[in-house]
Amino acid sequence: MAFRTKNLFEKTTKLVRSYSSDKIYTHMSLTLNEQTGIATLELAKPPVNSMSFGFLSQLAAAVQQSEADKYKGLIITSRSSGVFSAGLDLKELHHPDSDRILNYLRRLQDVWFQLYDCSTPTAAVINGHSIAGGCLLALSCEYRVMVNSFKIGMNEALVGVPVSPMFIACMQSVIGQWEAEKALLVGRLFTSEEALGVGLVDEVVGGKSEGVCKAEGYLAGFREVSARARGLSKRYLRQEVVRDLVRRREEDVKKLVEIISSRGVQDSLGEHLERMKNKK
Ligand SMILES: CC/C=C\CC/C=C/CC(=O)SCCNC(=O)CCNC(=O)[C@H](O)C(C)(C)COP(=O)(O)OP(=O)(O)OC[C@H]1O[C@@H](n2cnc3c(N)ncnc32)[C@H](O)[C@@H]1OP(=O)(O)O
Repeated sequence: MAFRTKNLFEKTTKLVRSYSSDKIYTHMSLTLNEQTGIATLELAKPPVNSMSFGFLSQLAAAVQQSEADKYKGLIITSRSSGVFSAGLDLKELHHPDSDRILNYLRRLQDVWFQLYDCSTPTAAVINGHSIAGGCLLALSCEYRVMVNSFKIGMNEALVGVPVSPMFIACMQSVIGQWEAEKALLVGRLFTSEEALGVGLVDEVVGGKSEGVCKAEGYLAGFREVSARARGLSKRYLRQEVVRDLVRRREEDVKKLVEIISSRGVQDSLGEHLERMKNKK
């Protein structure tokens, strides 16, 4: 998959590369527009922005940075023109080392809590396929604009892994119990237009730049609003989901490790990886 290499940064933007003295973003770039105070996090881990351990760590750092530096908004999008994110890195799940998978899933939980619960206004510009963990990432934002003719959804049922409570809660909170149940139990992937129909995304657009404009419009809507009051209201609105998942997080992660490590799930993951290899 070809990633565009042209310079994406305008004069008014600043590429925020360092998030601590010894680390830089290698799987994404965080760019602040100093005029608007809105930052764009562009996922850039070819070919499909799969969420490896390192990817999740950088995502966590970028979200932390957006809160610490009090950005007026954070837009998450992809540098690829065909894939927003293919979700969790299937290689992390297949034949996992027991300590690594435990830490990997804990890291995923941490990132999700950070993004879902962050006070910064967030929007996703889904400019490519957005599968499973990729869909979770988009759903954790407040507002979603999707470019037409792509697919979004949680396909765990087809991969042979259970949909974890965190993914379910997020899907339910956006499209409601019945639609979530119908979709998740069969691993349905929605086209952009179908996603708009069930409320999985808020708008469908013809291209990425149009999507970014829409996202900026959503974020600009908070210019006159107290950031502190807004941030607290968002936390209150989301606290029930967060509290429940925080309470059960260790129990959930241990259960998932047990399930993922089981023979049946490992066989299904192996078959899924094989299918992907053979599709070419
Ligand atoms: C708290 C706990 C939680 C969870 C427990 C378990 C939860 C799991 C949720 C997940 O996120 S599981 C991941 C599910 N994702 C998928 O099944 C996506 C599979 N990928 C695709 O459908 C397609 O790749 C695509 C539609 C995203 C893009 O299609 P296309 O542009 O045609 O690219 P290719 O299919 O040719 O793929 C290129 C390259 O990338 C590899 N790859 C694709 N997806 C993944 C992935 N998720 N992880 C790792 N690697 C992936 C694919 O194998 C190809 O590799 P090559 O070496 O053959 O080039």
